[in-house]
Amino acid sequence: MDVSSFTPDRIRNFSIIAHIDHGKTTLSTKLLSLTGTLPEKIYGKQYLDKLQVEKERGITVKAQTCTMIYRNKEDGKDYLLNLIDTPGHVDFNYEVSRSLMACQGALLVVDAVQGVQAQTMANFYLALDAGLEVIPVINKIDLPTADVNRVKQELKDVFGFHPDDCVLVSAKTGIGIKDILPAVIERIPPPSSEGIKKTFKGLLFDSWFDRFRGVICLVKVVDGQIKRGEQIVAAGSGQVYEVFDCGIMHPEQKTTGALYTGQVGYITPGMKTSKEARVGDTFYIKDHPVEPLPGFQPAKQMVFAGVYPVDSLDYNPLKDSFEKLMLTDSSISISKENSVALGMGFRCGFLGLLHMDVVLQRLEQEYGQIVIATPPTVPYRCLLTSGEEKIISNPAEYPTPDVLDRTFEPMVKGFIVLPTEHFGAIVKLCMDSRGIQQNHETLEGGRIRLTFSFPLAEIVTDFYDNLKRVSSGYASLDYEDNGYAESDVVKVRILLNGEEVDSLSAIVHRSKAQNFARSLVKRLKNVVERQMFQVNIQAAAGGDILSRETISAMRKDVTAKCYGGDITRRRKLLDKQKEGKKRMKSMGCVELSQEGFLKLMKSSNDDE
Ligand SMILES: Nc1nc2c(ncn2[C@@H]2O[C@H](COP(=O)(O)OP(=O)(O)OP(=O)(O)O)[C@@H](O)[C@H]2O)c(=O)[nH]1
Repeated sequence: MDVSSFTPDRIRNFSIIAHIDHGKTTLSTKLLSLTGTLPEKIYGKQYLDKLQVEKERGITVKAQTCTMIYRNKEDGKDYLLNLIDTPGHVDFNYEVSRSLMACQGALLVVDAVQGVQAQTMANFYLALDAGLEVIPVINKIDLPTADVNRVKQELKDVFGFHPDDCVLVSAKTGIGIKDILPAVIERIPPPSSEGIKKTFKGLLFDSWFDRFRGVICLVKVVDGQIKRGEQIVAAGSGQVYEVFDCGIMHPEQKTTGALYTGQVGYITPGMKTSKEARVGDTFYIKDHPVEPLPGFQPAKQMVFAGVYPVDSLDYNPLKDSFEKLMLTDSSISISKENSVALGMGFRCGFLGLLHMDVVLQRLEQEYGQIVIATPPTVPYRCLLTSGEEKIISNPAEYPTPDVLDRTFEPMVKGFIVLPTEHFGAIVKLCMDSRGIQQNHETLEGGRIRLTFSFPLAEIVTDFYDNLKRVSSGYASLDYEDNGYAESDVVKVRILLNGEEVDSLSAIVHRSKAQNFARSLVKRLKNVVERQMFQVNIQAAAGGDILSRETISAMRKDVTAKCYGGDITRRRKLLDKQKEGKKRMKSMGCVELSQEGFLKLMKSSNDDE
């Protein structure tokens, strides 16, 4: 395929952004089928959601790019339209912002029933910051409860859109779909043509690993052109690569042998691992260096957890699986970790809880690895009495009180959009989650937007689920990083007969430590098996015992075989048994079996 005739004036690069479930993927799929990019038989299977988890959960995790060729009725010319689907959940904001860097415009999809939600706002501002032209699209107008006028008014009040600028569609039934691409061509500016004559400069904005072709990089050609066989340099590392192939995603890789200014496409540079493909990096032709483009913010891990194989013999297979998975998801971090109860495993960093869930599910579905994950924790900044500072993302490594001066925890600014009737319940939930209210705005249609400052640790546990529960699903949440704040947290340690179970330790705010300890100890009592000796389960913070439970010893009837009579023999046996118990007790340690641990983790999920 030859794409050389598509000069910047006949290219449009745009993204679709929306709150979760407002219909981005359905809309993208519809546009691909309208332009004949998708074979009819694939249509309807949500082609763009490629990962199995995405299909199952109906969420988009990894942004997908696809090129369409569209004949514009207005001027009878063919246009190259690059559509970039983006994920909607707050954990994947990072994917959204990097997709936007390759675009000049965005379709802001808003559900005609739900109206503007927290992520609608967050994504709109991301697009605005990236200098994009935004076209509002009201979707799901086929639903009987759709209220198009109210949503138009909201879009006007919140973002200043003129009601006539809204495109009204049903991505499901296809109503209004044909109006979208003409609006894209007319309203979204073409990429700059200034660099046509310059030497090649490309922005690397996404990459993935292909089993057969190695790393595939998605690039936006900012200046000049790139051809198969040329030698390019990655500005970040200075490493030289050969372009083995290049082309467009239509919808799979379709080779074109060259890419020109303004175009978005793939190149296969023969990189060995996707670590070499640093998102935000600039490519240039060997011996023709250019000023690198401003890079992206690297993905930031907000949630950490220990991940262990259920069978400790599976450590190496799990390691291999992680390595493979990280070829397609470079936003995970892993390091080796050892636990007395669980054996060898990994401490992993994730973008958020949903990301953690998705990774664990992918490990199971794509690699057959069943794992145990410890409760998630956030990274704490600990200032030691020696003046040294440490970031702690594993409770087992939390400094002891004698060397710890102060602890700071990560904070977020949370935005919640909610219907008025749930105001009381939601404010209470926020306060219970140590939130401090900062702002309160009234929106169109009897809704409110609250701004709260929260400790991230509260948000990453069950806040999101609770928010959905108390608002019957009507409230939405978005949050952004808000630095660190000093916090009165303590490490709660779990002791089984005095021995610490490292993987059960947690860092908890002092005000919540008692309840946390009580609930965990109670649950532990249900999963620790009875032993031949008494088991004491304790939760301690510093030197204080916050909670304790006892499991009494199993009493084996050693005298069962002594029928009647000889009382002294009976006594002797019982004494011997007592002796044995004492010995076992002094040997002390009760190991919590992996099975028990699994049960415990499950009971914590059931509690929520
Ligand atoms: N009735 C109706 N349902 C729609 C329409 N568009 C999408 N849906 C449904 O809304 C749900 C969410 O649609 P998706 O396209 O997966 O939403 P999304 O915004 O891509 O979701 P994420 O990728 O997870 O952010 C699905 O059940 C769709 O079938 C529409 O126009 N009308």
